[in-house]
Amino acid sequence: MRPAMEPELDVGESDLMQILSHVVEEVRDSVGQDIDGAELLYGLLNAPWLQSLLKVYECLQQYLKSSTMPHLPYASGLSLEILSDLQALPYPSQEARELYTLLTEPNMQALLSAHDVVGLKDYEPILPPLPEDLPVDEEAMRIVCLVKNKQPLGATIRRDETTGEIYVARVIHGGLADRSGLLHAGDKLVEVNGQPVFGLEPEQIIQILANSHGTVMFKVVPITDRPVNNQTMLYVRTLTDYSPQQDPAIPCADAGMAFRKGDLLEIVDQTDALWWQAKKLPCSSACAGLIPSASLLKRKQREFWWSQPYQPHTCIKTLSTVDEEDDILAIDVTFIEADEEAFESEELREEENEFSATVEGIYLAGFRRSLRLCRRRRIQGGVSGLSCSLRCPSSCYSALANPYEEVVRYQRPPEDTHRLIALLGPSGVGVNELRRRLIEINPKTYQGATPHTTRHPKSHEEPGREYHYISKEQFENMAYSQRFVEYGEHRGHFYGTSVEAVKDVLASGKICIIDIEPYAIDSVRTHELRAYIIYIKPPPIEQLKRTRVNSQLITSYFTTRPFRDEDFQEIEEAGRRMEQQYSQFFDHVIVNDGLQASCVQLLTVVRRAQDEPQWVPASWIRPSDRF
Ligand SMILES: Nc1ncnc2c1ncn2[C@@H]1O[C@H](COP(=O)(O)OP(=O)(O)OP(=O)(O)O)[C@@H](O)[C@H]1O
Repeated sequence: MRPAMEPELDVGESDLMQILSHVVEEVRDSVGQDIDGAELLYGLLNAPWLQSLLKVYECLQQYLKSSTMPHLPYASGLSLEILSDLQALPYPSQEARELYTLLTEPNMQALLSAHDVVGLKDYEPILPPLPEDLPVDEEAMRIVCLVKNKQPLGATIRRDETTGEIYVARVIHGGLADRSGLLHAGDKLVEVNGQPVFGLEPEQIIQILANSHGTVMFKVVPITDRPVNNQTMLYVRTLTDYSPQQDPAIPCADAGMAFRKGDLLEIVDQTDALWWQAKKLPCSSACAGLIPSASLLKRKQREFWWSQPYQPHTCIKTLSTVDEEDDILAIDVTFIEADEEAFESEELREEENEFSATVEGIYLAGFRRSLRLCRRRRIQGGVSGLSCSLRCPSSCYSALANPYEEVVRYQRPPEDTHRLIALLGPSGVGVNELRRRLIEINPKTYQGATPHTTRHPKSHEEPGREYHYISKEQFENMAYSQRFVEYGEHRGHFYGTSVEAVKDVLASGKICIIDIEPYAIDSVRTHELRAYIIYIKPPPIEQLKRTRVNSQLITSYFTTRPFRDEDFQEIEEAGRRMEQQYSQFFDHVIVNDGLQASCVQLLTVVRRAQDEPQWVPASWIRPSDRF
């Protein structure tokens, strides 16, 4: 029996392109499964230069295989040597004599001599020597034929207004022209389908192209010094919306790519200072689109901002039964003071009954009523005049900030602390309900941060359990040194969640889960806390009403009360405004419809945020880098 043979991989003989396409298929599957590094490999394997190189390699292999080489370099000489050896034999055999007769026959000798002539001849074409007096400005033309196949050519053209020459302005990555590898930005266009283009308007040339079907032939003078593209890959999160159709400045709206804030883009070309080329992630199309560069988009935003009529700063109002807040402000101060004690005992009762809980002997911190209420009336102007622009990431202030945020794929190493989980949503949507339920499921894994306050501890409270109790001066110092994630004032006392309190939970190995107001986004999206932000979105209003029939809303007074129609409207509107302004920072959105389903979703997302690779700001990983 013949032993089983391993098929030998002879790269020269086998179809390399076929092997490559198998590999590309496999890597594509890996990209689908979100395997780390697969995208990079996929991009590399699909690179046009690699494909072209392999084609050249295959052609050379083919050529080597089929080239005819003589078996012997000099057959007549060998036959003479054999004749002489045969003659030297003292007793030649019958076969030796027959061979001698055969080799001495004139036909055989002529045949061997013909073999030598043919075999030794050099059949390579003889190229004429280069003329020495070639004019230096001689232009080498290139004929490029592309088969259109209903897809756009993926190149834009421009006219040099002084010379009237037409040039390829840019070649879109992954487009037809780019994949051909034959057209490059800077090539001078001489003819399209045999028609000279000199002096034509770009629109006329586009018309010629639009009318041509099948093969399009270009005659071009290639650019002599093609810039080498040695850019590294860049990934960004967009912090603004963009529509090429509404941008009169874009060189070609059809080649443009629209994006919404929060989209992830791979920037594939930054050679042009004004217009970059990018693909949206996850990659759905092989072809890139034009987007404004960071500096151009910043300029556009600035122009737009200045063109807007002046509006006083409007931070998102959270649901707090606003009419009631107005009422509170109208209430006589003496009434408030007289009421303070009653409030405190009322507050105590409510906090104990409703907002504080102990599960498995662990106190659930960060759910106290005062803390929650103070955030609704957060300090406009800060503890002692900290300006809103310092703390507001996406309102008027950040309209002038970077439109793109550089991001990298980040997988938390198991030995690192967990990422902070920050929940955000319009007041009343159920942020605290979901947070509390998650912690109650497993208080040994999830925990809130213990807040700070300037009020005095009550008899039943333990420092560091309900609150960290500090003086007003200490509180102000911490606020000035930006050591609070967020803070506010309620009935003359300050309350806040500090960075240290969050870090303490993370350092204990637990997953810290807090709820924040939108203005605190900047203070948690840091290298220190690496927050994963989950937006709790209200369901459509009818669904809100249906699901909250038996639910109670915390009011700014001492009690809770059932939801009213205007509450639902306010939740919906506040939610819409929040999304409009901050959606670019949301890592995940949960629609809080059914409580049970939302809870399960929250649990899954929180786990995924810790264990699976995520896109995070590059500055978290390389803190010194500034995009
Ligand atoms: N999916 C839901 N279905 C029914 N009731 C819900 C749901 N989610 C939350 N609730 C109820 O709605 C009320 C308000 O929720 P919660 O106190 O969590 O609001 P919140 O978003 O934290 O607002 P605030 O920050 O103003 O306290 C609570 O009574 C809660 O039990």
